[in-house]
Amino acid sequence: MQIALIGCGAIGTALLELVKDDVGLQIAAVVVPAEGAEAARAVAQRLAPGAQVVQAVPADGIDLVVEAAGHAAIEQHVLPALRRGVPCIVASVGALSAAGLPEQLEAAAREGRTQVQLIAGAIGGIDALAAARIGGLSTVRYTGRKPPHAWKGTPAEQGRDLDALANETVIFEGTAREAAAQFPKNANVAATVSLAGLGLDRTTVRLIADPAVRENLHQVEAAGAFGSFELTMRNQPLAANPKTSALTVFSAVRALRGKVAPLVI
Ligand SMILES: NC(=O)C1=CN([C@@H]2O[C@H](COP(=O)(O)OP(=O)(O)OC[C@H]3O[C@@H](n4cnc5c(N)ncnc54)[C@H](OP(=O)(O)O)[C@@H]3O)[C@@H](O)[C@H]2O)C=CC1
Ligand SMILES: O=C([O-])CC(=O)C(=O)O
Repeated sequence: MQIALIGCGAIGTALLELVKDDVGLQIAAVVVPAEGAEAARAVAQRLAPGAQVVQAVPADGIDLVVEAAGHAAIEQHVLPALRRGVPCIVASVGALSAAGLPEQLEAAAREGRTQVQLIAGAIGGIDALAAARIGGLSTVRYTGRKPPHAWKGTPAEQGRDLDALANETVIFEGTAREAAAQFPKNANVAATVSLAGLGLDRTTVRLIADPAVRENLHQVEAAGAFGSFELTMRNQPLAANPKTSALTVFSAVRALRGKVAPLVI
C-alpha cells in the first residue's frame, strides 16, 4: 500500500520509525509546508528513503493518506484526497469542531466513495463509548491534565506565568467544541470523546495545568443506558513534543497496520 504521510513533526517522525520495516506499508510521500521541507527531507532520508517530500498529496499512486499535521491540514489536504477516492486516517480530530467540517468530510468521502477514519489517538475507551451511545448516553465528562510546560503557546498563558504555577490550575471549562477550537494542539481528545459520545456541544470538558504531574492524564466519565465507566489514562509524552502523547503515534500506526492486516482487532 502506497501511503502519503501529512506532517513530519513529533508524530510523523515517530510513525516513520515504527513502520519503516513494515512490508505492506510503503511511505511514498511526506507532505509538509515548503518551510519544513528541508527538515522533512533529512528525516525521510533516514526513515523512508523511497518517499518524496512534497507540498501536496500526489494526485496519482497514493492508496492511503495519514494525517499528523494539525487542524489546517484537514481542509488543505484531506478533503481533496477524499474527493479523489483516497481513504484518509486523521489524527487532528479537533478540526471537526469547526462548523460544517464534519459534513464536508462526509460529503467528500461520499463523493470519492471512500472513508475517513478518525483515530482514537491519545485516549482509550472510544469503542466502549461509541457502542454505549447506541443505547443512549446521559453524561460524558472529559478532563485533560498536563504539566504546565505542555500548555505553552496556548490561551492558558493569558494572565498567568505557567513556569510559576505552584498548584493545579483549571485553564478551561466548557464544551468540547470550545476546547478543541481554543486548544488545537491539546484538545483533540476532547473532540474525539465527544464525537464518539454525546457530541461536541453536550460533552463537558475541563483542562488543567498541573505542576504535580509529569504525564499527560486523560479522564473520561460516562453514564447512560449501558451503565457507566470511568477511565484514566496516564500517557507518556513524546520527547519531541510534550503536548503530544506517545499513544497517539501507536494509535496511528495501529490504524495503518489495520488497513493491511488479514485479522484486525
Ligand atoms: N488525536 C489525538 O489524540 C492527538 C492529535 N494530535 C494532532 O496531531 C497534530 C500533530 O502533532 P505533532 O506531530 O505532535 O505536532 P508537531 O508540531 O510536532 O508536527 C506537526 C507537523 O505537521 C506539519 N504541518 C503543519 N501544518 C501543516 C499543513 N497544513 N500541511 C502539512 N503539514 C503541516 C509541520 O510542519 P512545519 O514544522 O514545517 O510547520 C510538522 O511537520 C497536532 O497538531 C494535533 O492536531 C496531537 C496529539 C494527540
Ligand atoms: O496527546 C495528548 O495527550 C492529547 C492531545 O495533545 C490532544 O488531545 O490534542
